[in-house]
Amino acid sequence: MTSRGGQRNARVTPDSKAASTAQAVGVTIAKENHPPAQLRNSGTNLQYVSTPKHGVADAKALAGGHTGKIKVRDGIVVLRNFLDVETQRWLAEICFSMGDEASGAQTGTTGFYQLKKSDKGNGMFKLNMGTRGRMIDSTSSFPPRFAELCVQCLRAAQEVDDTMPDMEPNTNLINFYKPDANFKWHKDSENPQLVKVGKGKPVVSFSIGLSCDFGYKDHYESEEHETVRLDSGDVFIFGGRSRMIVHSVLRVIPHTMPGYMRKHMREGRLNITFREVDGYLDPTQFPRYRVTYDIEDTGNG
Ligand SMILES: O=C(O)CCC(=O)C(=O)O
Ligand SMILES: [Fe+2]
Repeated sequence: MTSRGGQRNARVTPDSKAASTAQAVGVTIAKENHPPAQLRNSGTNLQYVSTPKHGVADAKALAGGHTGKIKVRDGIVVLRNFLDVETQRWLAEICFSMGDEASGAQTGTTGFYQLKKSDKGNGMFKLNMGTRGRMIDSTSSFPPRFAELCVQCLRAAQEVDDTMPDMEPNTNLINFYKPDANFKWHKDSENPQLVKVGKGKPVVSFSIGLSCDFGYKDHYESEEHETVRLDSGDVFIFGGRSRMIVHSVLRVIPHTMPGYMRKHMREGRLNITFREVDGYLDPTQFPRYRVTYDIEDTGNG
């Protein structure tokens, strides 16, 4: 398959062009009239709803002056403010340039959007997962710096968590959430067998734009969960014994766009995840390839 990364790289456009592309697919670019951005949380921003055995110590470890590489427990690391401003802007630019394509048989491409059922040839599009747009493609379809950033984050995570397994990303899944959107409880279950023996290759997940509350727990049936606030520039990594956590984006929090991103992305939250999916991935399957989920409630899965 032709590397779309190359073509797409060439198509990275300034905001004005992005705006006109967005209009062409029937979406609105956020107006620049938001309240002042909420500054990054300082100090403890892992909020433990429950106090699991590892919770208290980790919450303390977060208190002011921490390096920003936080081991939450074996197999879960949060890298606070790890992606610098230029990197966040660049990632957003590429993702929106790629994501402005509509997914589906009608267009033969993938992106955050799909044609509305009611479309009568007017090109009316909506986010393909309701309040969230999802785009999946092979890592090699993106500029090589995507994979390099992923590996850099993984190495940083391994510095603080020696149980974190290695991985080489081959699949990028990008979510674009509207403000207030959520993503229901689910597991990313590409290879449960490997997870059982503690070899779960990590998922590396970047947050850009609006903040969110990310929840996780070990079992669907648990009534308690932990909540991690993820802000723009944070990276959340889960692998090894934590690879099969049940997790959810509980809520994307409106009005938390950092000032430096306002003119660089549409109002919402961009989440870029990297995975190594085991086995041979037939590139000709793209864009039809889908990561499989165990979804408890398929409402917004
Ligand atoms: O948006 C996020 O932080 C998580 C996304 C997610 O869980 C997924 O795509 O499987
Ligand atoms: Fe997930």
